[in-house]
Amino acid sequence: MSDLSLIRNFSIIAHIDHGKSTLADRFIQICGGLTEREMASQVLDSMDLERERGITIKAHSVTLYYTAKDGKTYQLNFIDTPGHVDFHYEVSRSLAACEGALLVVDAAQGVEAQSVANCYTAIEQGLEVMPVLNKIDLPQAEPERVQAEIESVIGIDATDAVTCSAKSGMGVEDVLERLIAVIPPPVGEIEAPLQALIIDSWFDNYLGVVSLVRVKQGRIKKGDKVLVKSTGKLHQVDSVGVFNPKHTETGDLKAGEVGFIIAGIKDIHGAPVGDTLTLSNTPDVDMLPGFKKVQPQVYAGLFPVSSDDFEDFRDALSKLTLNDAALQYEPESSDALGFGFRIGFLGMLHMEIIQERLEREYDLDLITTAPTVIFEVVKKDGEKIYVDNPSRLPDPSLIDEMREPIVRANILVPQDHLGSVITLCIEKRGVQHDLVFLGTQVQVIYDLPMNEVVLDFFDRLKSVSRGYASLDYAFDRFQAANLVRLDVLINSEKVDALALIVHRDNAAFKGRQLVEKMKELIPRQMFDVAIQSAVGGQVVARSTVKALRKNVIAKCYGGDASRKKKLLEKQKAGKKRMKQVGNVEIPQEAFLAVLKVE
Ligand SMILES: Nc1nc2c(ncn2[C@@H]2O[C@H](COP(=O)(O)OP(=O)(O)OP(=O)(O)O)[C@@H](O)[C@H]2O)c(=O)[nH]1
Repeated sequence: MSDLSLIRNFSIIAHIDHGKSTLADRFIQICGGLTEREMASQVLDSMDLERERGITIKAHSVTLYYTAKDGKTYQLNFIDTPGHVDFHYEVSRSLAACEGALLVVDAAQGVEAQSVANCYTAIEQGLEVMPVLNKIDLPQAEPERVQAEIESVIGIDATDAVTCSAKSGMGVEDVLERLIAVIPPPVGEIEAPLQALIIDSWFDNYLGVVSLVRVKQGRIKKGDKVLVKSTGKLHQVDSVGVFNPKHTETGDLKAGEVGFIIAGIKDIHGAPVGDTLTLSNTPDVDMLPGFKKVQPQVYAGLFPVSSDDFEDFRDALSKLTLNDAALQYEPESSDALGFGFRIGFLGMLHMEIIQERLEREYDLDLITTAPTVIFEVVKKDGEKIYVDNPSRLPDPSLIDEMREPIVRANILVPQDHLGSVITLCIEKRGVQHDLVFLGTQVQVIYDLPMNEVVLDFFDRLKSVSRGYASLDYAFDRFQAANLVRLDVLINSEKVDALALIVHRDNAAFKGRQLVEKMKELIPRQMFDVAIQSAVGGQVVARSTVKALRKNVIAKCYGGDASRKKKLLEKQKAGKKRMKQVGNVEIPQEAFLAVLKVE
């Protein structure tokens, strides 16, 4: 489209489950992008896992044509974004392609932490934010209260907020009409040299690397030779187009538009997210400001149950990184678990997803060790190192200072549950930074050790507030803390893969809880299994898994062969995710016992 005044680029931002994807589907339906049948399943959440879990992980873009009440047909490029805090970085990327954002707020639930966080990201990037109150079909919807909340909590004008039900379709056309009126069209010279921002790149088995781009100025056509600014490499453009939401070739993309290009690039590192594309004959075009590099927040070791699978595991990881630039890994060897990889994740949800994809799509049986954050360690010789694996912590005699990562957490909670949320924050070694009463909700800002937050804080927060509190957090700084390594010994052998870094004050308590939990999780074997936890060689807790007295098969008296076989099969399946450490079989759950410790 060459008339920029007929283009609108926007994102939909919201807290998880407030209805972004449903609203997006409704737009597609109104604009005729798909038939009823194709609409049967939510089209935007396309990855299998996304559909099963009902969450959006990657950003998606869709180009639609909408004939408005003014009789003009507008090109609407919208980008759906993930709502979960782990994937916050995808949100800021999507927003870089837009002039405006719809802030979708559940009219029954009200403003929640990610509504605020994502909205601030949009405002910082200079976007026009348009509030939309969704789910007004629900009897408990309170649009006036939520409108007031948007104004008091987020601080944007919501007097004219459009109300709709993405589920029934009611009010959705009003949302489209309003966005055309309030979101500004893009600006950009079509005749200027090409400058396009890579919003996302992914690997497609048939097409190779596909990049989602926003053309800032100029135009890009099939057959053009493009230059990737950071790599300096030239590539011939094989295909250009948009998603509507099906992949549709248009032959070109012009200033102001958002769409895909495919240019025979073999691997996503050849089309880095945040990079600038231009044409081969205008190599001097300025680079656009890119994106902040994503830093993993949680690290864990992953090891194949069978060491024969190591090469397959390596291949699987290299394939997964083709689509997930946030995934970082390096080889690791453990005395207990053999060869594996230490992987950095954006958070626990990201970790679960990667683990599930490796097992499902690549048919691997893996053992995951307890997740940990990264610590800053200043050694006596002045060297500063970063430790993402507790078993690699230098000897205490070599350490001058240990520093733990601190996050600034923003929690929104109804007043009734404020007390229990504060108790939880204190228990997690939090320091209150601010507390503001905003109508019925309270905004509480705490500085908390990241180690305490990434593991189970979110679940605990939900349970102490009956699901009403919401959380957003970001890394703030490293801060000195009295930290020690908690070792776990199985039959007197230290198991490196079970080591943890904990605060000294909690070490004995955590050590006791961990030992108790592991006792429940390690199955009885033919001999006694002693479990101990220790700090600096001193045992803080111990427990024993008593030996089995009888063979399980002895229970199947007589000749019931099929029953015996079944039992053996059941045992075999149960064993799948066990690892032999010394002569003791340890199941996956025991490696993650720390997640069950409060
Ligand atoms: N009653 C009612 N339910 C709705 C409405 N819009 C969405 N829902 C439901 O709310 C739930 C969450 O909707 P989604 O569209 O998946 O939410 P989302 O914000 O995209 O969530 P993520 O993609 O995980 O960030 C689903 O069960 C929807 O059916 C609405 O207008 N009314």
